[in-house]
Amino acid sequence: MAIMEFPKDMKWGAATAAYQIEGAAFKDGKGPSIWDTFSHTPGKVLNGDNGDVAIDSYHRYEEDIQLMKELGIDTYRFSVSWPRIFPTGTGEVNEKGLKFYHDFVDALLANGIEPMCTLYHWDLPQALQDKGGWANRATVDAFADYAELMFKEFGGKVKSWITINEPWCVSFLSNFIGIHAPGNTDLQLATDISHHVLLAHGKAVSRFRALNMEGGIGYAPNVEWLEPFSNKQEDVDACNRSMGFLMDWFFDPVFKGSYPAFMVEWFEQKGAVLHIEEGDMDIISQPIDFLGINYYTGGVGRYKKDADLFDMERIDIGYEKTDFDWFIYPEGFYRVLAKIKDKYGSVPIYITENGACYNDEVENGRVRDQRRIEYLKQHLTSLKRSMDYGVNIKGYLTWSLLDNFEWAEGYDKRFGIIHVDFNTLERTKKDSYYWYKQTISNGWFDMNY
Ligand SMILES: N=NNCCOCCOc1ccc(-c2cn(C[C@@H]3NC[C@@H](O)[C@H]3O)nn2)cc1
Repeated sequence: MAIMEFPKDMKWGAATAAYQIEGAAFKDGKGPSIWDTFSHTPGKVLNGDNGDVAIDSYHRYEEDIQLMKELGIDTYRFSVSWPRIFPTGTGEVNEKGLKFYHDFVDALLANGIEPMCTLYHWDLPQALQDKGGWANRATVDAFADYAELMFKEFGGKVKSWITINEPWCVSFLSNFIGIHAPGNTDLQLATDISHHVLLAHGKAVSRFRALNMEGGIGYAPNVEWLEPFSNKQEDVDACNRSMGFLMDWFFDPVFKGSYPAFMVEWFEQKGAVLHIEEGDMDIISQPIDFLGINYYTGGVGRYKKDADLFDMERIDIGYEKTDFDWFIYPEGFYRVLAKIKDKYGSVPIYITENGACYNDEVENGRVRDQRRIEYLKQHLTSLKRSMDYGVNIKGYLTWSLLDNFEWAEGYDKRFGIIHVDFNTLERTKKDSYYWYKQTISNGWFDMNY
């Protein structure tokens, strides 16, 4: 027996996001988001998929909450669609949008489930994008106003707030690499956006503090671990630059009040500079109550001139891959969490996303997703290792509760512990749902079973 046991007070949960599950994309007063625009632009999303209906959680959330209740989770992480609250991003509030989230949060609470609310999970109101989007500093203040309204509306009900999900995806994946909305490919633009998104985080935290709110607030960067192919300094430096892209660039400003010099210099060599205004770093670096961490994958890297923006190439050394073609690298989960503790201290951490894409289908009423169970066992074991290392883990939320719209991959990539038939919208609990339920109930699992 290799029992992995977790603290009795650790929170267990699952996560989703508005554009990926709600549907009702043009219903009840909701304004268009950049993902409505992007997914309706030919060639941007696999198979021409979009979130018009998604898995219709807008109308089916009561059924979904019953599935959460049976699962036994303490916490459910969801996101609010900004354009469902402010159809044009600012100005007049859509009362039907507020009512939807009040009814939803009330149903969670009535079923003993704590809501963890992400304010921004990528669905920027298109009206703001039309005025420059995150490249326009006015969007920062619009976000702060939206956040303040949500705090005032839901303060008594929601006690865990996440400002920005995966700021790297919002800035560099979406505006330099270009595979997510709005699909720009400009490093300077993406660099400016990365600063504005962090500033938006900071301004929302300031509004939260000014209201003397109950509960806590944080943000949820995505991280990965890249192990150098050798101990040659060029390999080590290349991996540090690549990890610095996702991590140090978005952690140092919040925890140290400045951008990592080695990355600033690298970006300057590539022609991208930061435009920091007086007071920005003070706003960004004010204390947060918890840190969300999203981890999926990692791998091995080595120096290769011009292989990518950081002169780093990823080496396939035979690690098994998920159906998203991502390496399965649980050791990296432990390594990155240990690095966060060593470099940034003991801020309370919730794992706000961890999970795997496996496209197992329903056969005779059952979904045999043993590969997902193995992924979860391996990564929860790494999480336990990090806790024994002293990392201040407060909770684990798997991505995702339900199969959903996986951005540029559309409905081709399944991350849920609950299968969704994307035609009938029927939900089917996968084997991993039952395994996770038992693990939550026990507070432990047997690595060998
Ligand atoms: N580092 N440099 N890379 C250079 C090459 O990049 C190409 C990489 O493209 C990517 C990178 C990352 C992702 C991704 C997806 N999810 C899963 C979602 N998380 C939030 C939630 O909504 C989930 O759906 N997390 N991450 C997708 C595509």
